[in-house]
Amino acid sequence: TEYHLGLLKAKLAKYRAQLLEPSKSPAAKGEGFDVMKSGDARVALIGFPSVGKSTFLSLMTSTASEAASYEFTTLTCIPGVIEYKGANIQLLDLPGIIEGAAQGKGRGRQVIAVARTADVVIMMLDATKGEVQRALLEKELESVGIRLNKSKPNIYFKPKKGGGISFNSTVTLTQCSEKLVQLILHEYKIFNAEVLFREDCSPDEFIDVIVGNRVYMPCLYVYNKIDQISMEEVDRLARRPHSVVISCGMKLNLDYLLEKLWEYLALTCIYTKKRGQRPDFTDAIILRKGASVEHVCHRIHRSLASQFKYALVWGTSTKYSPQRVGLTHMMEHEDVIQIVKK
Ligand SMILES: Nc1nc2c(ncn2[C@@H]2O[C@H](COP(=O)(O)OP(=O)(O)OP(=O)(O)O)[C@@H](O)[C@H]2O)c(=O)[nH]1
Ligand SMILES: [K+]
Ligand SMILES: [Mg+2]
Repeated sequence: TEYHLGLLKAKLAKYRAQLLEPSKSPAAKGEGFDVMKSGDARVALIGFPSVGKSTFLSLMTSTASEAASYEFTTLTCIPGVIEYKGANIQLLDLPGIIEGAAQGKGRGRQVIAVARTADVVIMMLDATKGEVQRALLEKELESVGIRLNKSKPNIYFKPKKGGGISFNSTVTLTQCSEKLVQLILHEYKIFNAEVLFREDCSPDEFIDVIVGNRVYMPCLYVYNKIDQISMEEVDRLARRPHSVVISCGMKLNLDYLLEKLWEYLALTCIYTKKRGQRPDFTDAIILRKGASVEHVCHRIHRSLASQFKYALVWGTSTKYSPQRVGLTHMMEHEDVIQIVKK
């Protein structure tokens, strides 16, 4: 049955991909409300109608988004900016989505297309409505390849021209076996490949690796309207993983939500320093994770990278402090950099 189940999962994933295919046709281009990316990071507000998404945007940013007691008040994507710790975080208010969104119900497809482009998703939930909404929305996002609060499975996978399937693992596998991996690969008409499990992954995770095109995204579950429920209930929700409880109506716990959001964004702050001077800790350069010295140069000045000779870096990204580095050196949070021009 284990093999049977794995195989069915592979089949299901394949058919689902085919089902969603038409959305990628040229006719459907322009989906996703076309809001310009701006600022240092992007956060999308996803949730059922009338959970308080627009109320939240109007509260946290200088943008006003119409809020009302009837469902589907918001019909398009409305961007605002949260200024926090020197960063500009773009917050996107979106229409409410319902079950079946991924199949194009309501504006679900466009909303989900925007969610894919975000750095963090805030899934806003009505604290008075129980847990059904959360599970339904998770399913919708899952079905279009968005993986919430999960990291990319640590599996090396490389299709080959010949030589059959070579299978190896560096850890004990409890959910997949060589035979199952082979069956799944055959289902995808892959007969030659190198597979190395570096983690005890499930068949679903393995399928994600074969299919590719998955988005691994941090998600905060935000329970709004806690002014309407009991303290016991608030306490229970607040203890759920990745969850924050708030009330937009009574402005409760919004500071804590910002702190959490900042943590989930995991942005990299870099401080610059001029020769012979102390670093400027008041004005950080804010970058996404995985930024290099070159990214820092571009942020300071358009032409700086072309005049770049070397840089001195102090911080956790280097072995010595300071260390002389080139353009490709990867920066880490709170590094200090001094750039030397030609
Ligand atoms: N009691 C209470 N009501 C709230 C709270 N936040 C928002 N509301 C109310 O909930 C209703 C819906 O708010 P909206 O901000 O329009 O919700 P939305 O999620 O943007 O809704 P759609 O755009 O229709 O998807 C409004 O009547 C708000 O006043 C809250 O914290 N507590
Ligand atoms: K509403
Ligand atoms: Mg709204």
